[in-house]
Amino acid sequence: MIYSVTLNPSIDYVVTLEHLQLGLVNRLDSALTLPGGKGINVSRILKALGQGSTALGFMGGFTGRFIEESLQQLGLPCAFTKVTEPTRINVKLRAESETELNAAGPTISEEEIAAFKANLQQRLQPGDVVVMAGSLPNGLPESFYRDLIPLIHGAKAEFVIDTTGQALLDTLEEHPLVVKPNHHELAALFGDAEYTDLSQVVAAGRKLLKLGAQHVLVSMAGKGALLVEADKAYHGSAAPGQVVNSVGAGDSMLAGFTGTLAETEDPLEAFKVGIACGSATTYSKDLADRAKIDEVYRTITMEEV
Ligand SMILES: Nc1ncnc2c1ncn2[C@@H]1O[C@H](COP(=O)(O)OP(=O)(O)O)[C@@H](O)[C@H]1O
Ligand SMILES: O=P(O)(O)OC[C@H]1O[C@](O)(COP(=O)(O)O)[C@@H](O)[C@@H]1O
Repeated sequence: MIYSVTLNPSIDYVVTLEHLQLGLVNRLDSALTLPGGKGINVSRILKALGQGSTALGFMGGFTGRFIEESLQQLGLPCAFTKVTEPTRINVKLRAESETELNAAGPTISEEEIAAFKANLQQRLQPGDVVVMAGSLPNGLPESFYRDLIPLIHGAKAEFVIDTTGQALLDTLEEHPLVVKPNHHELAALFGDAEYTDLSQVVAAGRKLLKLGAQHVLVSMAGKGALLVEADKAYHGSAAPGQVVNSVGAGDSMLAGFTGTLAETEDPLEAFKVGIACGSATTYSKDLADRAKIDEVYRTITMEEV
């Protein structure tokens, strides 16, 4: 079983307008209200791929109820830990450029943290994969993901992590199955300026392998993605399409890669499906559906770099 962990889920309020004028009243062309948060997005894409998963994390208030109802309608199993404060709303502005306003989220109490850990512990079985993704809400220490690893390994399960900075570095010696920074996050991780060349991205990706990651994917938005292995590296991308909404593209890629790797143990095939999911979401209003993923999959090109 794959478990997605979204400690700080969100309603994603995706609004579209032609020109954003700061300091004035703006009228929207369209508005979409979606269940969001990185782990939840991973579970939704796994579902589209026909793979089961259960979504875990913290959920509270009217916003949390909306997310849970939406996931129920999608037939997505979830077992969230209830919290007193409401789950956040993140605003995704699509105008001349994409702007994201991500809220800090609720404050989680000690009791709620204990309830979450107990829930995870009693579910995990050997061979399970726990995908931990996204920011931490208030009340959780920076080390929270790192602190969950003994619990996961104690159950003979593995973990995948999508977070940034020191919180990511701190987990590497515990051998995450997959890490997927984007190229900006990767450069920041090592205190480097933006990478201008693929060889720099590959070199930084190899550092993550050396530090302990089992599989390293680096996403580069419209420039595709890299799969970095100890002695080889591959660049892959989908045929260009109309970019509709790139929110969740990274989560989609992580879901496609992790789900396919768990099923086939073939990193190259997993990479191809990951790219298909990422780009298919970018070419869709909401996260991609199976038809779009299959269509984009057929356009993928990969080369060794
Ligand atoms: N504009 C785009 N056109 C085509 N594919 C895209 C585009 N943006 C993202 N993707 C695909 O989705 C993947 C993840 O997107 P990216 O924006 O890099 O992740 P993140 O959201 O984590 O920053 C990319 O590696 C790429 O394969
Ligand atoms: O937990 P964070 O880092 O604030 O991110 C949460 C946001 O990221 C998303 O999961 C989208 O992530 P990606 O675009 O990186 O795939 C949104 O659904 C959500 O609003």
